[in-house]
Amino acid sequence: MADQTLVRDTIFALSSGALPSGVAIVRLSGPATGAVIEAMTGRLPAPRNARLAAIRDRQGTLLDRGLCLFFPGPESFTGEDCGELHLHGGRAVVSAVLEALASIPTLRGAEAGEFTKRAFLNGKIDLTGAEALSDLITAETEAQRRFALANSDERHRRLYEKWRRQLIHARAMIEAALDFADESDVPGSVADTTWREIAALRSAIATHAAAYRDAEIIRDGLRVVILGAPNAGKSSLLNVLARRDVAIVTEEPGTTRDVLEVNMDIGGMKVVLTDTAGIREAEGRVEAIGIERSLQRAREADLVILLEDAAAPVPFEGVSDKRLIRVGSKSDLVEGEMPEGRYACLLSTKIGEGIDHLLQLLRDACAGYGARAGDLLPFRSRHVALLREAVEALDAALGGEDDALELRAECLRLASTALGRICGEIDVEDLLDTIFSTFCIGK
Ligand SMILES: Nc1nc2c(ncn2[C@@H]2O[C@H](COP(=O)(O)OP(=O)(O)OP(=O)(O)O)[C@@H](O)[C@H]2O)c(=O)[nH]1
Ligand SMILES: [K+]
Ligand SMILES: [Mg+2]
Repeated sequence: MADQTLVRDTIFALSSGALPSGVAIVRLSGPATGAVIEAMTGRLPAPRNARLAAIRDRQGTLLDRGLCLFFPGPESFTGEDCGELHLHGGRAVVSAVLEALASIPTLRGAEAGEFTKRAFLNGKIDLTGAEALSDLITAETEAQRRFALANSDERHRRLYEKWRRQLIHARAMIEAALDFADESDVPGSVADTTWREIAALRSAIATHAAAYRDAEIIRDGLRVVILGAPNAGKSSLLNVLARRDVAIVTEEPGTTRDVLEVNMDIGGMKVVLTDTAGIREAEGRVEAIGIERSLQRAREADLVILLEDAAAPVPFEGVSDKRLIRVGSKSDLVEGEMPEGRYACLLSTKIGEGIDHLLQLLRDACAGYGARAGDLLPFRSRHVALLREAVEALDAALGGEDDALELRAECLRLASTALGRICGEIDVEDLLDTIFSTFCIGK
């Protein structure tokens, strides 16, 4: 989506993190960039070369000494002339420089995501690439980082473009069949082959869309819920795994009333671990609500740790049709023979036994998802919505009557439009504000 003809304001923002910091980077983009750097530092550095310079405001007052860089468009991140000032990361230094920039009439502070938005509008990156950059900035785990980096490589655009080319070809074949419909010597087999190819494409798109759940787990975390009877030791386990006292532990059954979440990094995967209220016949209204919430969380979980006091088991079945790890707690209190066969893992938070084993089981559960971080998956609900739109249009095309070929060809066109919108190749003007406003300022 090239849109280079628009003359835009020159924007600036602090693009590095919280102050004070060792170095702070102020970034500029737009036609006035070169003139501004020249005015503030004396002369323009050679393209893409750092130059140490005194940085001054318009009155000539010295604001800081730092590095300046100039990236002439179109070979820059945004496609426009870009510049950077590397300052000492003090609050007063940065605010003096930002004020000096703001006082220049053609300059204004950038909006959230505006640099990336310009990169998109200038055809430097596609929309999924822009979204992947935003993910890369928020990535906290190794799997999130690898996934975001792989997604910033335009691989989605290549796949969807291939599918669109197939659809365009298929439409041409169908429309040709339409033109020759009167001639009895044109075999129907060309159309048959084409529809078979469309059906195969439809199932490839549907399979790809269905893999979104894996992408969600990589980006938002694997949801693991600890479930069990009151006093099984759920909150104690959460505290040990989180390595801090997040949840209240007492000897009183029914201590935990509400669900409580902690984010963890297990083997490079984000895991959202949830402690819940012990499941029993509730003694009051608050507890009943807590128990209902706990069961709801367990139903939504990717994995349930079903915890049972191994020394005094209260049989509890939990939730059916869930991935379960059956864990026995309070192994330090078990007298006589250990009930090994009953549990995938036996542990004691009191003496620290079995915790490593449980962590290993959790790492195993995560490993499959972590491995998928290299796979090409749709990674936003926006992508899935458009993929589903494409599948629906293809279903309509495939299910159409033989004498409604024109309508069926139109459905093929709708499917390829939906695919084109994912990477922003087709009219996405209405989406841009929503997408880029979630970015941070300076990106
Ligand atoms: N001996 C021993 N006691 C434990 C162990 N884990 C927990 N406890 C004790 O068991 C009691 C209940 O622990 P909690 O962690 O509050 O249990 P819970 O499952 O969260 O309980 P509710 O929130 O009431 O459902 C507390 O007195 C803990 O100190 C353990 O491994 N060994
Ligand atoms: K308790
Ligand atoms: Mg508890």
